[in-house]
Amino acid sequence: MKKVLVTGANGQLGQCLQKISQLYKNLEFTFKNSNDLDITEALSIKKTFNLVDFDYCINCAAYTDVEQAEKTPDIAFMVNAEGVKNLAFACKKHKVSLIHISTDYIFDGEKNEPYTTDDIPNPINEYGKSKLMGEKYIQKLMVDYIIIRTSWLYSEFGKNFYTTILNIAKVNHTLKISNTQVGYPTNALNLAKFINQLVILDDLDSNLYHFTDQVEMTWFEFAEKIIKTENLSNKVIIHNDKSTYLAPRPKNSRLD
Ligand SMILES: NC(=O)C1=CN([C@@H]2O[C@H](COP(=O)(O)OP(=O)(O)OC[C@H]3O[C@@H](n4cnc5c(N)ncnc54)[C@H](OP(=O)(O)O)[C@@H]3O)[C@@H](O)[C@H]2O)C=CC1
Ligand SMILES: Cc1cn([C@H]2C[C@H](O)[C@@H](COP(=O)(O)OP(=O)(O)O[C@H]3O[C@@H](C)C(=O)[C@@H](O)[C@H]3O)O2)c(=O)[nH]c1=O
Repeated sequence: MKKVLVTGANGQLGQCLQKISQLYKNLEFTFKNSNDLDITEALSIKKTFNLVDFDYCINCAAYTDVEQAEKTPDIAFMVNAEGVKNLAFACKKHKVSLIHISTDYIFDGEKNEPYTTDDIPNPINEYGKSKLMGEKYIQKLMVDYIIIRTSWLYSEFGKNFYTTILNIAKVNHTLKISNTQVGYPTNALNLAKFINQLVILDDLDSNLYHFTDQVEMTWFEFAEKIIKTENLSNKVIIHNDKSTYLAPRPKNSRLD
């Protein structure tokens, strides 16, 4: 039986892991939300790691508000970089393997092909910069880890593009969506299953993965697909107004 700690358990990915946890009889999960375990508080981490001898930590805790991160980058860095560093220290000290989630937004999007794990990151917004710093801390401090970069996560849980579009569709017949970015929307449940398979395989060794659903589209096309899937009658039109958004986003978010 492997003991698995999940941080940020009330977020989108954390809830997906909770939803499927019953299917994994050989994994004993401890789910901690941000109130139970704040990764920016060393004491909070210490208490949790002293409680149980975990084999794995799946870090779903993150600051994911891309727009707000431009206004208050210090908070994004506090969680996505310093918080991750705290967690990496604790995992190292307690010999816990860390599975950490990172993002397509660590790339600048200027490449014409999908990004591979050999490509050099160059984030263009504060969220991406803070996530890249988190990756670097783990790589510097740890040996037993996996960093999984993913993109455009969606699910029934929390705030994501899918749920945002459904909310907007309730109040506006016409949705105005940009088509200047291309990426691979990824069902967070698929990522949760992939993570659990890695835990079952139990073969971590400083690895960096890209995990996505590999179907290419723009946000506009994704919005059209959501409206169609939900049998809604809303109209989706292309609208590229960069002035609406603070954070620059990479044009190409495809991860291979
Ligand atoms: N969403 C996406 O499209 C993508 C996400 N990712 C990455 O995947 C991972 C999971 O993302 P997702 O589930 O969508 O994100 P969510 O924002 O849904 O969940 C993040 C969770 O982290 C918690 N959290 C925030 N600060 C802290 C803290 N200091 N200590 C402990 N917990 C904290 C939040 O709690 P609270 O709400 O209480 O603040 C929230 O429950 C993240 O690392 C993210 O960067 C990568 C690519 C795409
Ligand atoms: C809601 C909305 C968004 N958009 C645009 C803005 C932006 O360019 C794009 C996506 O908008 P969002 O703000 O929902 O997505 P954004 O926060 O940029 O999504 C990112 O989240 C972080 C956490 C990640 O790691 C990324 O992989 C990615 O999923 O769609 C519209 O054009 N119209 C709209 O009505």
